[in-house]
Amino acid sequence: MAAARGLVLSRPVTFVTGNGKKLEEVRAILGNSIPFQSLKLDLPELQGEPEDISKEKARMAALQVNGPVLVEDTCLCFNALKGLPGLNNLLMAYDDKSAFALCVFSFAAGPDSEPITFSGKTPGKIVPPRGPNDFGWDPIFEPEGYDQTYAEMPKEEKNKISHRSKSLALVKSHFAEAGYTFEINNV
Ligand SMILES: O=c1nc[nH]c2c1ncn2[C@H]1C[C@H](O)[C@@H](COP(=O)(O)OP(=O)(O)OP(=O)(O)O)O1
Ligand SMILES: [Mg+2]
Repeated sequence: MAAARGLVLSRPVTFVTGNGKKLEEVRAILGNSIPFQSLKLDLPELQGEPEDISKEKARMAALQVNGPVLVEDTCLCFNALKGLPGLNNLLMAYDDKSAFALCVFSFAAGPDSEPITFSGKTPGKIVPPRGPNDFGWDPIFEPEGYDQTYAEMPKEEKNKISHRSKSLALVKSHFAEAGYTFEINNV
């Protein structure tokens, strides 16, 4: 057994998602900072508060993977609906088009560990769609302080200011502080 600097994980982290676009962004944002594998699983769409949904996804993923997992749940939340995630058409009836993009990552060290959540939020407003239509609601979300929608921005620009990058910055600090090490079974 190696002398552990921090908590020992059974193996490297698996990022579980059914969404290839999320995976692309997570790869670009994390770079080499946290080594991870990915697994494409369609986790059930749950109802409730984003933090609770994210934790529940982590529990289900950790059970399936039987090891350490990262998952995330993302929503576009409308201030006119008191922060509720909602349908764009519903917003037509309100003057207040302000919104925020919320990304909640959860990390579970294994199937028996309570997941920890990390939330990142980017404020903005809902606009008529502009830009490529290849990732969810990116064309209708214009972040505060920008005149482009997420969809119109170069990827690197979105990844600098996005809800996802803010949440991942917290994940990174957590990993740096926890100093996770990995069990090596084959030595
Ligand atoms: O940065 C984003 N920009 C635009 N749209 C986005 C973004 N991030 C998630 N989305 C969309 C995908 C899905 O329609 C919903 C989130 O649902 P959410 O359950 O978190 O994602 P998902 O089901 O696609 O993948 P997963 O397997 O990780 O649950 O918002
Ligand atoms: Mg989902």
